[in-house]
Amino acid sequence: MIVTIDGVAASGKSSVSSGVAQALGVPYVSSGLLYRAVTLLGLNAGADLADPSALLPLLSPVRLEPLASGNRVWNADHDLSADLHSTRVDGGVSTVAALPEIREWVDAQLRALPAPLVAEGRDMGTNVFPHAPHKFYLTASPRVRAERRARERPEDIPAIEAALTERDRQDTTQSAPAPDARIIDTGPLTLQGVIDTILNDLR
Ligand SMILES: Nc1ncnc2c1ncn2[C@@H]1O[C@H](COP(=O)(O)OP(=O)(O)OP(=O)(O)O)[C@@H](O)[C@H]1O
Ligand SMILES: Nc1ccn([C@H]2C[C@H](O)[C@@H](COP(=O)(O)O)O2)c(=O)n1
Repeated sequence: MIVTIDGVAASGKSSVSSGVAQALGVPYVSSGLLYRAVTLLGLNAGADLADPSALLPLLSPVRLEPLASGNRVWNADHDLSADLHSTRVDGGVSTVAALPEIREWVDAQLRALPAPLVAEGRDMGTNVFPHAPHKFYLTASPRVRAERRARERPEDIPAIEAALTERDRQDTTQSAPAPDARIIDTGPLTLQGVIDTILNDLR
C-alpha cells in the first residue's frame, strides 16, 4: 500500500507523514529532502543551480534512508540531513526542482523503494505514484504556515511568509493536487488532529 501526502510549503507534510507512517508501522519518504540535497551539494560545489549538467555528476553517492521516525539523506558516508532545512537551501531549491533531469533522478530514487510506504512532497499523487489508493493534500494559509515555521527559524514571521509564498509560486507547476486527493485545510487542526483525520480515512 502507498499513501501519498502532498501539499504546499510548510503545510505539515513531513510531520504528518511521519505520524501517519509510525501509526501504520511503515516508512515514510520525503521527496523534498532529495531536492534539498541536490541543492545543498550544488551550492557547496559552486555550481549553477539552473544547469543540470553541473548537478547530475554530484548525485551518484546520494541516498535517501527512509525511516518512520525521520528521513536521512547521505552523500556517501556523510549525513546531509541537518543542513537541508536552511534559508540558503530554501532559496535555491525551487530552481533545482524545476529541472526535468533532476525530477527524473528523484522520481527514480522514489520508485525504487519497496511498498508499503507513505510518500510526501508535491507530485507524489499526480506523477510519482498516480495509482496510490490513498491520496491527501495539505493546505493552510501562508500566515499560519509562517507562524508555525517561525518556531523553528530565526527569521521573523513576515519574512518567512514572503519566502513561503514565493516558493509556492515557483513550485506551482508540480504542486497541483491529484483529482482523487482528499484536501485537508490544516489551519484549524492540531498536528495530531491532521494525523487522526488521515488515519480515520484509511480505516
Ligand atoms: N496542524 C499543525 N498544527 C500546528 N503545527 C503544525 C501542524 N502541522 C505542522 N506543524 C508544524 O509546522 C512546521 C512545519 O511542518 P513540516 O516541516 O512538517 O512541514 P512540511 O510541509 O514538511 O515543510 P517543507 O515544505 O518546508 O518541507 C513544524 O514545526 C510542524 O511541527
Ligand atoms: N515532490 C516534490 C517535492 C519537493 N519539491 C520541491 C519544492 C520545494 O520547494 C522543495 C523542497 O520541498 P519541501 O521540503 O518544501 O517539501 O522541493 C518538488 O518540486 N517536488
